[in-house]
Amino acid sequence: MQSRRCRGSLRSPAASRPPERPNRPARCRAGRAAGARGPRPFHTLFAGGRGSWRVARGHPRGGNDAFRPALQVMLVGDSGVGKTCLLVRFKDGAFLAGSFISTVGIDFRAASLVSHLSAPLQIWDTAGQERFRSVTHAYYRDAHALLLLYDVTNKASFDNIQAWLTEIHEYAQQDVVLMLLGNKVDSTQDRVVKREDGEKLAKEYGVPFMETSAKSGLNVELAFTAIAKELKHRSMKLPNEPKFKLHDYVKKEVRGSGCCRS
Ligand SMILES: Nc1nc2c(ncn2[C@@H]2O[C@H](COP(=O)(O)OP(=O)(O)OP(=O)(O)O)[C@@H](O)[C@H]2O)c(=O)[nH]1
Ligand SMILES: [Mg+2]
Repeated sequence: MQSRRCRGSLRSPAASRPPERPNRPARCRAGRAAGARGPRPFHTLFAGGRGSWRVARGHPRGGNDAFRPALQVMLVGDSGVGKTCLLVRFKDGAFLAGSFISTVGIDFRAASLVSHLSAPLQIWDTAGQERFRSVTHAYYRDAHALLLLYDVTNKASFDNIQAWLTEIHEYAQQDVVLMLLGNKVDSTQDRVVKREDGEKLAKEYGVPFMETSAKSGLNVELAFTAIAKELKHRSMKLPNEPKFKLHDYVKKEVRGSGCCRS
């Protein structure tokens, strides 16, 4: 954190990327180069089978459970949609109002333990500005989950979601967990993107969706918890446990909170 508003830092991917995960699956791009054409259907992002990874149990040298590779989550979306604020809200429980300081490059913000998860979450806050896109691309492949944000008060950020999804198809792993978030719902006066529009788009692409507010904290914890639960269930692969369904969980929890009916 470099300033009051947690400014990001431009780092070389090689220098700042965490160590490679063991048994990291083949990159999506490699798979696509082998014959796939055009965007793949988004439901395959949740297949969880092909190339799925596992959280190592115990220390690789046979020790106890102290060592667990981190689960990497990336925040992506246009500049100004509230990625940094969402992360600060999740991590510190605060909304730092003030002048907007755009993230530069990519910033590693938190190695946070989600209570439901026995592995740490590493959260990468990316710059939404176009000029940093190549930096972001270098990190996609290591992400286990992506939170894709738009701003409900900014139509262009919503219209750009399709372009973000195309980019995710191109650079992220095939089974990456993805969730769409419509942020800034506290700004009811300025809202230009209806909740139904967000729901429709998410349904079209088969991704879970919720509206959030980094300012009020609405659904922020839920978004990260849902992602963490999905990653945990994938990694544990417990045959006797019922399969975790991220879509259903999100729907149930959002409905339960009674938060998002406008
Ligand atoms: N009302 C309201 N404002 C928000 C919310 N989240 C962020 N903002 C404001 O939106 C502006 C941009 O927020 P950031 O979190 O810095 O945006 P970002 O997506 O990280 O932007 P880049 O780093 O450029 O990619 C700031 O002025 C925030 O105060 C929210 O939930 N509600
Ligand atoms: Mg930012």
